[in-house]
Formats: sequence, C-alpha cells, structure tokens
Amino acid sequence: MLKVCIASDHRGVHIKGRLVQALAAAGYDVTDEGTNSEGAVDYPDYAKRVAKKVSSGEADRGILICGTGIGMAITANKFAGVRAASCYGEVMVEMSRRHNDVNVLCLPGDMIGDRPIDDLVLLWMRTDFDGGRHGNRVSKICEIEKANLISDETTQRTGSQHG
Ligand SMILES: O=C(CO)[C@H](O)[C@H](O)[C@H](O)COP(=O)(O)O
Repeated sequence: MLKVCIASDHRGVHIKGRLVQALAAAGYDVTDEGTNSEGAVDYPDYAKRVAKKVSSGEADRGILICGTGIGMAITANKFAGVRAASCYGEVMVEMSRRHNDVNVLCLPGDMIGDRPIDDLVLLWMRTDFDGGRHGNRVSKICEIEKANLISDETTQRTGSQHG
C-alpha cells in the first residue's frame, strides 16, 4: 500500500484531520507531519517535511494544504524528484496524475472551506500515470532538474532576492 505523508499550515489544518482519517480508512499508510493547531506557522517549514520524505523515497506521495496551495507547491518543487502542483477540482487532480505524474498534491484550504474533499484526494491517490508520450515529457523535466543541480554546484549560486 502506498505511503502518504501530509502536512498543512494554519490555513489548511481544518481539512488535514479529516483527510488523514479518510486516507487511513482507505488503507493508505499515512504520516501526519503537522501543523496541529490554528496558530500561524510558515508554510515552507511544513512543505519541507513532506517534500524531503517524497524526495528520499520514504513516502510515495505527499499532500500539502495552505491557503492557496501555491506556496506549498513552490517550496516542494525545490526538492529533487518532487513534482508538486496546486490543484482543485476533479479534472486538474486527475490530470496531474495521468499526464504529469504529480507526487505531491497541494490543496487550497481557503477555497475548500468545509466542503468534503475526501473523494477528490482518494481519486488522486488511485489514479495512475499514463506513461507513453507523457513519460517522455516527465523524463525531460527530470533531465532539466538534473542539469540545474549540476549547474548550481558549478556556479555556486548563493543568496536570495528576498528578505
Ligand atoms: O502559501 C500560501 C500562499 O501561497 C498560503 O496561502 C499561506 O497559507 C498564506 O500565505 C498564509 O498567510 P497568512 O496571512 O499568514 O495566514
């Protein structure tokens, strides 16, 4: 059974609990990486916990929830082998698996509110990658990632434009 790791910031914590229960009830091996209160936290800290596990192979899939899913996706995509996308709605969720082999689903807590999304997340969990021409394209993403890692090492780029 797939291992799935889940985390949220304060804008997604109201959804995380019920998703943990739904995933466990469906037989997935779920690890909850927090946050566990509504106190404000920084989404990169939680995206990192999940993305590290997916990147290392400790988890097969990750699920992250913040206000929009965008900050979580930006952070998770910094980790090798992670393909994270902010998706909401059946088509986006299904296509993220079938065409992009997305392994970290990022959800917009602000847009979900109290609506049940268990079915949407379970759809994402059970949808397989189509492979074929999509496999060639995802391989190109992996090649770009590999080349960028090497060029980062050689150019020793450091620093940030923010903060
Ligand atoms: O990461 C986000 C945006 O991409 C999330 O929406 C965060 O949850 C949001 O930025 C947190 O903002 P807050 O005003 O500190 O609650």
